[in-house]
Amino acid sequence: MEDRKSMVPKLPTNENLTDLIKCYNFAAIKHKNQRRKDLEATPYINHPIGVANILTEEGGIYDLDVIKAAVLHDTVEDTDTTFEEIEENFGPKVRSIVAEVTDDKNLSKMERKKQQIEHAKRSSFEAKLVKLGDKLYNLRDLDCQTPVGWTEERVEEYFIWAKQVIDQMRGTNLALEAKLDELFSKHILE
Ligand SMILES: Nc1nc2c(ncn2[C@@H]2O[C@H](COP(=O)(O)OP(=O)(O)O)[C@@H](OP(=O)(O)OP(=O)(O)O)[C@H]2O)c(=O)[nH]1
Repeated sequence: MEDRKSMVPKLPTNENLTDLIKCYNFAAIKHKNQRRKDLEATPYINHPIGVANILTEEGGIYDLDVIKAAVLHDTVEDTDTTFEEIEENFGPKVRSIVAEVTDDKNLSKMERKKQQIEHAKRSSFEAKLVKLGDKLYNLRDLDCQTPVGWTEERVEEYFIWAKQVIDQMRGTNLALEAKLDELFSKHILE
């Protein structure tokens, strides 16, 4: 598949800048009581903002719907946000990307992990970009620090599983995939 990194940047109009800030504000309010699992208990919002930053800075992705979906990608999975709310505020395209990257929390953890691998291949191009950014962010976190309560074995299993997800999406964004591969070769012994 062709690398579609060279998407043409759109000029920031007042309207789309306002929309983007609204999106960051929405996610910040929704995640306001959540923390990451690191020792410093970093505010959770650092994660979705960091994922959006990876997409623009490292992936060369300027599709506003993809960036908004990245900012919102954990709101339905991890807060009281509904898909209807996402659509009302940010439109059907953003809703559908967020839906594609949202795990079904009614399933067991093992089933959810299995589904991510299965869903990855048939996801839209836009959802794959969000997934690449999400995994790159989480793996970088794991590369720097073991989350509170995790064993080394759990970290290793996460790397192996994340590679299985990413392997379903090869050819989506070569720059992000190369960075993921560096982490995989550091942590997964052949
Ligand atoms: N590496 C890391 N992850 C943290 C940290 N704090 C929270 N997380 C979140 O933990 C999830 C990964 O942990 P798991 O044990 O696989 O999943 P679980 O939350 O279902 O138990 C990721 O959620 P997710 O967004 O659903 O991602 P994914 O499981 O789909 O990759 C990640 O965003 C942290 O400090 N470091």
